[in-house]
Order: sequence, then structure tokens, then C-alpha cells
Amino acid sequence: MTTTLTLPCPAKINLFLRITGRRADGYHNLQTVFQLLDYGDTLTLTLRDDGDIRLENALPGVAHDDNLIVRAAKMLQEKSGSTLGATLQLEKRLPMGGGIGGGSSDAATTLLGLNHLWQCELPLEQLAELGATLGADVPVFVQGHSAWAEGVGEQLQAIEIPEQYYVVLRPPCEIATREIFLHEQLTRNDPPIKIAAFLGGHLENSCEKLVRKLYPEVDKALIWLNQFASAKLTGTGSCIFAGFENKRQAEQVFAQRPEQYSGFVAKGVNLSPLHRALAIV
Ligand SMILES: C[C@@](CO)(OP(=O)(O)O)[C@H](O)COP(=O)(O)OP(=O)(O)OC[C@H]1O[C@@H](n2ccc(N)nc2=O)[C@H](O)[C@@H]1O
Ligand SMILES: Nc1ncnc2c1ncn2[C@@H]1O[C@H](COP(=O)(O)OP(=O)(O)O)[C@@H](O)[C@H]1O
Repeated sequence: MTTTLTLPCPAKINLFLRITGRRADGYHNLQTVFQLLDYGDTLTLTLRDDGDIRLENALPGVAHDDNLIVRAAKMLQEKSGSTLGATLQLEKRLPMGGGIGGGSSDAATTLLGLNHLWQCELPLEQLAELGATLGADVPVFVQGHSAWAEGVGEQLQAIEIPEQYYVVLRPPCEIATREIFLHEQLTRNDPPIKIAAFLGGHLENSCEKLVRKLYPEVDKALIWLNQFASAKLTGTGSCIFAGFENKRQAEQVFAQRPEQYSGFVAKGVNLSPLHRALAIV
């Protein structure tokens, strides 16, 4: 019986983001394409038979019980009725509040990893539904495929995207998703498009104009990266990205970045590294 698993928690970028309306509960309807990346956090999950859920490394500013990893584990325990517990160790690489889905991906890896360790055998669809209550980005990480998404991001259609290398830069600021969605100047009436428009053309992120205005650091970083390739904001920011045909080109651009930008180079992948590791295809 497996008692320990070490699994990836990949990042995502939004290749574009349109906001097509606002629901009665205040959430926004979106159209986006989630591109999964081969770079992210790493989570080690070890079985405990005393039922405790213990995350060993705290994240700055996040209380133990508020961490999405702990919340996901407790939720699965409750839904599955399992009496088992887990010790969790997180190696955090993804910047927080960057629009690259780190917290959501950590939660998805927790759900899939514990589903396996505890032998709950819940199907991916049910784990995605559970995950959606933790964060709008959790379902795509549970389903494990780059996808066209609608609704609040839970209506997913797996798609194949030509694999490119991305430079992802993190300007020196953190942006709360909530702040952008609550802002009165956010564009909320993008006409809905069909998937063919994405496959055939160049689409924008509807949060970008507002984020550039509110966060001049993001504006500056976009101007810098745009010298090399078309650069965009991911999610509600603060990270930005640009795609390149090969790894060498991406690494050359990344190496020239001004020192105030952290970030990474990653390959866009259609199948999640998590699903590859668990051999769920
Ligand atoms: C818009 C995206 C695109 O990937 O942005 P990023 O967070 O990745 O930047 C995500 O769907 C975000 O997902 P996530 O970060 O999990 O958001 P949540 O925690 O569910 O929501 C945070 C807050 O943002 C607002 N919110 C979020 C998603 C949405 N479709 N409409 C909203 O209005 C709500 O006010 C909510 O309270
Ligand atoms: N495991 C986790 N990793 C990152 N953030 C977490 C985690 N658990 C809770 N959070 C909270 O969720 C917020 C959003 O985190 P994150 O997913 O990194 O950003 P984004 O939604 O912009 O991609 C963080 O600022 C933090 O307060």
C-alpha cells in the first residue's frame, strides 16, 4: 500500500480572459483558455492513521486552517467519510496572488493525492465539484487538461494547444482577485465569442487595462516584455507572460529581465504533470 506521494502542483496562465457578465451572486461569467504549465509547487502527502490533517510549512499571511491545502483535505475527509489523515509538506515556488493559480493547484493536488492515498475512489467530476467551492480555478487543475472555460471557470472543454515555451514575469506587486472584480471600472460586457475565434486569432485579457492603470509596475513589465513578443496579463494579475517557439529563446529573454522581476520559464503542456504523475489519463 502506498503511504507517501510527492506530486506536482502546476501553474496555469490564462491565454486570454473575457468577462461576459455578472451573476446575481456577484461572481462574473468568463470566457478563458487555461494553459497548464510544467512548472509549479511540489506537495508531499504522507498517510496518518490518527485522522489529523497537518500542514508542516506555513505560508506567510495564511493561517494553517485557512490554507487551501488543509481546507481541501478536510473537505475530502468529510465527503468520503475516511477516518485517515495526512501530513503535508509544501515546497512553494509559485508566487502568491500572481494569477497563476498556485493556491488552487495546491488544493487540486491535495484532493487527487488524498483520494489516492485514502482509497476514496471519488471520480474526477466529483472532486472538481468539491474543488469549485474552494476556488474558481480548482476544477481545471482537477480535470488536468488545458481547456476552454466558461461560467466562472467550471464549464471546461479540454483542448489541444500547440506547446510553446513561456516567459512568466512577476512584477513587484501582489493583486487580490477580489479587488479587480469589485472595481467599478472593470469591463463586464464583452460579447461572448465561439471557441473558433480563439483558435483563429489574437484575444486580450479584459482585466489588463484596469490592472495597468491601478498597478504601474504591471504596466512597466508589459512594456518591457512586449519588446520581445506579445505580452499579456494572466488572470487578474500580477504575473504577465509571453510565448516563444523554443526554450532557448525564452531563456535568453528571461536572462535579460530587470532585477526587480522574478518569474520563470516553463513549457505549456496539454496534459497536467499531476495527472502524468498519477497516471490518470
Ligand atoms: C479570474 C481568475 C482566472 O483564472 O483569476 P486569477 O485568480 O487566476 O487571477 C480566476 O478564475 C479566479 O479564481 P480564484 O482566484 O480561485 O477566485 P476565487 O477565490 O473563487 O474568488 C475571489 C473573488 O473574486 C471574485 N470573482 C472570482 C471569480 C469570478 N469568476 N468572478 C468573481 O467575481 C469574487 O469576488 C470572489 O470573492
Ligand atoms: N496553498 C496556498 N497557496 C497560495 N495561496 C493560498 C494557499 N492557501 C490559501 N491561499 C490564499 O489564496 C490567495 C490567492 O492565492 P493564489 O492562488 O496564489 O493566487 P491567484 O488566485 O492570484 O493565482 C493568497 O493570497 C493566499 O491568501
